[in-house]
Amino acid sequence: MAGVKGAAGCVEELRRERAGCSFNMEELTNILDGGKDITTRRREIEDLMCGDPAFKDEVPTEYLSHEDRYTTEVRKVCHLARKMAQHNISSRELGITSVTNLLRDGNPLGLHQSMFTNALLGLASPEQQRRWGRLAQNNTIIGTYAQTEMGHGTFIRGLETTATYDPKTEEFILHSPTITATKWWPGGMGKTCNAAIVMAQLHTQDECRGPHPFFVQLRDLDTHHTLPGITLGEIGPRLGLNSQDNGYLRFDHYRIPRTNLLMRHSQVLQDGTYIKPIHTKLSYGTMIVTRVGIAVLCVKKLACAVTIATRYSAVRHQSELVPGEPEPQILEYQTQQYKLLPHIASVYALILSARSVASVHGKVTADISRGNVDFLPELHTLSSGIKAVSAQDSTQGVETCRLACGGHGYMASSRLPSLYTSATSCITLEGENTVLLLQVARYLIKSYRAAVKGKPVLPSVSYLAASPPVHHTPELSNKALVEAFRTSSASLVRETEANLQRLCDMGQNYPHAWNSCSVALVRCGELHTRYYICERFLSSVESVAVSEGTKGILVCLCRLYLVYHVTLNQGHFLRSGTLSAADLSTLEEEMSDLLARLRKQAVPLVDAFDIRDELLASTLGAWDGRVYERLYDEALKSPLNKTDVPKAYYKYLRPLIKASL
Ligand SMILES: CCCCCCCCCCCCCCCCCCCCCC(=O)SCCNC(=O)CCNC(=O)[C@H](O)C(C)(C)COP(=O)(O)OP(=O)(O)OC[C@H]1O[C@@H](n2cnc3c(N)ncnc32)[C@H](O)[C@@H]1OP(=O)(O)O
Ligand SMILES: Cc1cc2nc3c(=O)[nH]c(=O)nc-3n(C[C@H](O)[C@H](O)[C@H](O)COP(=O)(O)OP(=O)(O)OC[C@H]3O[C@@H](n4cnc5c(N)ncnc54)[C@H](O)[C@@H]3O)c2cc1C
Repeated sequence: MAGVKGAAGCVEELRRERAGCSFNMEELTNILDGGKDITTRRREIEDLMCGDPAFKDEVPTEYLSHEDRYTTEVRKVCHLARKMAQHNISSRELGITSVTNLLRDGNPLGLHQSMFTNALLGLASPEQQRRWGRLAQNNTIIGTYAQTEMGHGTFIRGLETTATYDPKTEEFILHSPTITATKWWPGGMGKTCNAAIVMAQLHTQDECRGPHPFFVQLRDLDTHHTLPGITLGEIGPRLGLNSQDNGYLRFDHYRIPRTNLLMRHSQVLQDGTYIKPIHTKLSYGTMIVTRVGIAVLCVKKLACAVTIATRYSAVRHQSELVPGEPEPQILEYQTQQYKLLPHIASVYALILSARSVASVHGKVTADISRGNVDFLPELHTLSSGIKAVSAQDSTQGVETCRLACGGHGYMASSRLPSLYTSATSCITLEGENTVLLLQVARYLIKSYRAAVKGKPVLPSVSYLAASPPVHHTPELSNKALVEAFRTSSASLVRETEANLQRLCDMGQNYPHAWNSCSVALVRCGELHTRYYICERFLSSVESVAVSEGTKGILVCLCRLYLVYHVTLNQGHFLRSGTLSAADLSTLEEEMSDLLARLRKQAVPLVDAFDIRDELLASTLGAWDGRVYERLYDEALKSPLNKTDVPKAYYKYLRPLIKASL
């Protein structure tokens, strides 16, 4: 663990950086993990897994064929699954660690361990959970979540796969009527899984009841052959995550028992009678919890990237800051600090906010089990917003970190390219970001309209109702900046709603007016979510009980986060009149001071993320800072370096060279 390693064994620059640490690193690590006990358990699991040679890669993933990449990751993940069973480690516990970083190129069991398991927990009846839960836990059944089709991912109501109930046999008939009805994308579905939760349009008693989840066995549990009536395969190379065998699936009048409809929220009786759920969107529940999980998952990618880039920036010397003086660490350049430090702050802001949403999720789930769905829209809004903003910020942050490492950041061995391809996938999957931000906006507009009419609105949007008169913020304290976010968000919602109404008054129908305002609506969704994150970050920092040094650094990080996002979004603040041009100049000056102060703590701050070298897997970011030796050693692994003269010379280059002689 970084904090107890001491200074020995690392390059001089890092030793010096660490010697200046002004806070208790362990306290910060505990905050990020969510508590001391969780840190202890995480380290136990990571020690157990990282010490195991079975997870070592003999050849870097990038040199392997598509099939060998897949086979390697399946070997590792099966070993991981066996070790988890042996040591009694649950999927949830695995989620608190970064152990899946040992899989370099995606996790073929990822969907099984997340969405499939969560769908059984959240959508299956207790009887169905007894039937499949244990089999899934033992990995006898390996499942995925098959919702997206070639023709429709975003628009779930547009799914074409049908599940038609046949009361004579008490079965559903699953069918893919068109090419666009082909299920397309589910992780692990191509070759790994033998089952899936399939979302299909439920037809019973001659009526379509909309998309519903079904448990479907896809392969023979003994031979692993695809069952008759089903066509399965892998969809081919992707930008990243190439070992995840994302698959395609088609049904040809494939029959499953009636009791395979997941029946926690809605049921079909033997005679075909349909029993409605208490809320029509309860069958979308698995996506909600996964969105929170993904928010955390992509921040972990950002934490890796910023650890790599910060350590590298302390080791790398380039150019002259003062003519004639030795080349400084690139971390001395203010522009470099601006590239890195706000992303260190982001890790805290996003993790703490995602945790807040996770606790709302816990409460709402308990409410739903008691028949109360009042808070579901709020949870949908929060989880959509946090997923979208976290994916966007993490992806931009990872890319900035890559650029901050110059040429070496472009090397696969830096790990930054693969961190980027996995982070950016989170912008698309589990609800495309724009679409999710529009869902947030939908809720904001609806709540604002209700508030104007004096109707009650839920807590996270009650500020829209209060809508304080626009005034210039007299001071620039943290509280004032959070309030400025709130006021600007309320003001943007008000302005956008007025535009929407104006277009409707001019004769446009509501959907077209909505579309005409949708660029602004996405901004509403984003600004509201940013306000939520700022508010959560500040209140977590204010209430946390830690030593003075740790509190000091957290306050400084929180301040940087607020100032950074206020200056980045300055148009909103100027437009709403919450901040003046003079305020923004003051904040920009303060930003310079904050960067200079935090620069001294940059390396200890990323050390506090406590990411082991095996899990960071980077030539540029290892704890000891031996960047150049590692880069050289990795280059030697290139298969082209096995011979001095490559085969291509004899086949192509030599004839070319000789011909021109
Ligand atoms: C530190 C704490 C940590 C704790 C964390 C905990 C850890 C545990 C987790 C572990 C995981 C780790 C991660 C592992 C990695 C996994 C990898 C995943 C791979 C990716 C898998 C996938 O990629 S899998 C496919 C996902 N594919 C979508 O994501 C489709 C998007 N598309 C839609 O989601 C709908 O299509 C869309 C747009 C809403 C419209 O839906 P629609 O057309 O039916 O609805 P409308 O727009 O007409 O809206 C009508 C009204 O429904 C309301 N409403 C809509 N949705 C609602 C909802 N969910 N709940 C309530 N209300 C909802 C709406 O707000 C309206 O309300 P109102 O009328 O009152 O205004
Ligand atoms: C790596 C990866 C893994 C995945 N894993 C799974 C899985 O395990 N299971 C599964 O079921 N699916 C999975 N998916 C699919 C994923 O959920 C969908 O790709 C995602 O929901 C987006 O849907 P789409 O591809 O149909 O995009 P589209 O909806 O076609 O988006 C294309 C563009 O249209 C825009 N757009 C669409 N609708 C609107 C609108 N209403 N308003 C404004 N703009 C709009 C979008 O913003 C985007 O710019 C995965 C995808 C990826 C990339």
